[in-house]
Amino acid sequence: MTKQITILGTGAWGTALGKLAEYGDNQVQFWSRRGEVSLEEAIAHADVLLSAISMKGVGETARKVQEIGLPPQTIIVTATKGLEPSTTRTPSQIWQEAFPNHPVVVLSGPNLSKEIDKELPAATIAASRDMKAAETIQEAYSSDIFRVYTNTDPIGTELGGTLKNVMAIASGVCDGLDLGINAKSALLTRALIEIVRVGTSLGAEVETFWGLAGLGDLLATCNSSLSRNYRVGFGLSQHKTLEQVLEEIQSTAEGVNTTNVLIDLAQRQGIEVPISYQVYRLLNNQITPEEAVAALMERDLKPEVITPEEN
Ligand SMILES: NC(=O)C1=CN([C@@H]2O[C@H](COP(=O)(O)OP(=O)(O)OC[C@H]3O[C@@H](n4cnc5c(N)ncnc54)[C@H](O)[C@@H]3O)[C@@H](O)[C@H]2O)C=CC1
Ligand SMILES: O=C(CO)COP(=O)(O)O
Repeated sequence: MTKQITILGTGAWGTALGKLAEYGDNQVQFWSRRGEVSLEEAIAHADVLLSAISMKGVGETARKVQEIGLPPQTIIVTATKGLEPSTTRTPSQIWQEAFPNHPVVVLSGPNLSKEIDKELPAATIAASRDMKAAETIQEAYSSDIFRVYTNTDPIGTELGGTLKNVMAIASGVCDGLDLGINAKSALLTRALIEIVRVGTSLGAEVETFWGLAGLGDLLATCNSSLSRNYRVGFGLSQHKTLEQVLEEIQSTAEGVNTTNVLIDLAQRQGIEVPISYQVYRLLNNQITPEEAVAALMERDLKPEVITPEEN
């Protein structure tokens, strides 16, 4: 059945998600903070409210929508990959707290917007504690170029997409320094284990990270120069400053903010995050890319631990 999908944010991802929604035969209404349509008008008849704004705008936008109010049947979908600095909340937690009586669905997976724009095939996850809502989004968004799977772990799905951005920065450094496939394979494997360790300690289910929203998104972002986070790492490896790299990208690279929030959270909760910590030191000008690699190689020797219980 045709849905009216209102998309908040007309950046790279909001625009691509609008195209995908139209491809799936839905009616699409865009809203952006500098656009001509008011937020009231945009959400008045929304069956689905899909937020594709960058992390820094999520709290403020959720508050604005809350002041206006949502039609009772509206399903909220969040496609943002980040953590709120002041509270460390994920976007779905922000939306769910603002709208406790509405289902919230997380849409996340290996979905580089530039490939979606070219109508190349891709798959993703629609995750919610409300399976009916997740299935509604699955049906609304599925098409012959976009395959949507459901799961019941919104936090894990969201953290997979959020934490891999930190690893994509590390991966860009690895490729930029020409460290080779052995190093890259080791990095991605240990990155996934680190994501699992953080994710499970924040309430995610371990299995989610073996799927599209975890391993899938990690592989996409860590192997593509289309990823802005990867480009941040690559640029730093060439000894550009963070400011120079962000200026070149001219778009959101959530991994920078996520790294800072993650390190604060990991230090407070005593979670071991060796790769993210080196990314943090690099982003904050405390070490060079070469020193970051050396620091990881020189860590204490230990048995290989895979499952979160063993960590
Ligand atoms: N581009 C991609 O390939 C993908 C992006 N994402 C995620 O989607 C989110 C958005 O990414 P992009 O569209 O690529 O970034 P972008 O930089 O192209 O667009 C960001 C959008 O957020 C809006 N925004 C920023 N601050 C705001 C505020 N205070 N209030 C209202 N709106 C505000 C901007 O106006 C713009 O529409 C990020 O969290 C990103 O990680 C997720 C999957 C794929
Ligand atoms: O999340 C993404 C792909 O799934 C997009 O990655 P970047 O934000 O690094 O461009």
